Amino acid sequence: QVAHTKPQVLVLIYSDTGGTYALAREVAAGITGDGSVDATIKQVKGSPKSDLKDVPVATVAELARYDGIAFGSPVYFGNISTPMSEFLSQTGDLWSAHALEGKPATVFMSAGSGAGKELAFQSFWGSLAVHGMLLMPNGIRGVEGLDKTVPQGNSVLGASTLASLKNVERPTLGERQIARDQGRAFARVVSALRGALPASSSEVAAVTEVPKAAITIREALARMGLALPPLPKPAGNYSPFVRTGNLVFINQYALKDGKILHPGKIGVDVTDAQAKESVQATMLNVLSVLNEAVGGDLGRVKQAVQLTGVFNTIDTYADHARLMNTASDLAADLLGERGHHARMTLGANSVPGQSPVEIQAIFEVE
Ligand SMILES: Cc1cc2nc3c(=O)[nH]c(=O)nc-3n(C[C@H](O)[C@H](O)[C@H](O)COP(=O)(O)O)c2cc1C
Repeated sequence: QVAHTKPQVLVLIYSDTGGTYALAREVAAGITGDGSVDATIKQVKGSPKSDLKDVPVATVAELARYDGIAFGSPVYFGNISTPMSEFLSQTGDLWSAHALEGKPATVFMSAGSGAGKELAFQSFWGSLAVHGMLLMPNGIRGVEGLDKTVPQGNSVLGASTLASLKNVERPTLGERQIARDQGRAFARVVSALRGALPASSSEVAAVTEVPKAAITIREALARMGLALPPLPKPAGNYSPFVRTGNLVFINQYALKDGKILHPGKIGVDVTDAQAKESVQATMLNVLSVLNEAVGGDLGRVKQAVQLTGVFNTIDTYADHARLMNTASDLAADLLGERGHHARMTLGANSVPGQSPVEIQAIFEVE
């Protein structure tokens, strides 16, 4: 994984009728205006609407990778819109991993009449404060340039538009300008704070290039927005790992919170998305055992040597390699160059406990 040279900002939106998206484009243009910061607009869920259908959908985990996040949502009943709220309610793992703590955030919103819009901003700020994010308000930035003859959506907490007041085109020129100014100011905050923040996951690889980097497996995963699961207990007369010489041998399956995650046959009882989740859970179990083998010290892991993925599939299944990439990507994200490994995948008629996947891993350690 290559570390980005420019700070990366995610402009994360929900938009139904396009008002928030119109503001997002202005915010993104403000962020990228002087060329020193990159901005990517993503949505919290896919939309079939023509202007939104090509806007990519963000995953919860990727939030941890950015140097700052600008959040945009419609106002729904003086609050955050339901889809944005639902997305935020899935960020529990990021929260317990402290993954967004100290990261700059800013908020913009599209309102109809503007009823309750400051309440909605406050509610948004409240959720982001619980994550420990550093919130950037607008104050009265840019208000001098507003046309005072029409109602304007600006708020001291962030840019806004009054989408249902159609006496003029919305967002108005002034509302757009304030959104752009907000983006420009946010880029400066993100740039200034970048070095002062915990490394984003894109930088974890670089950090971990240094042998014996003083970072634990738990911390490195937390920076990627992932929690290290508890050490899985053996289900029979064997050890969770054996070390011989400098090699550690580990075998795990998709046990999560004491039971198999998505038991069954891939493509029959288990969907593609569920299978990927199971691979992720299995690889996290592998890392939990590895953590035990190296006393938690990521610097002692010299190389991921080999991963073998056994998948619970029907005879004609052929997509093992793509599923296994979830495990391989995790190894590469965690260990950088040292995460590149040899690999084998195969299908099996049955796997213990109906786990959709079992992974064998061999690591070289100090
Ligand atoms: C369920 C619902 C509740 C809403 N509540 C409010 C509200 O409390 N105050 C307001 O000004 N607009 C409200 N609106 C209007 C939206 O905020 C407005 O249409 C906004 O521009 C939509 O943004 P979008 O174009 O990005 O989807 C509501 C809309 C919906 C669908």
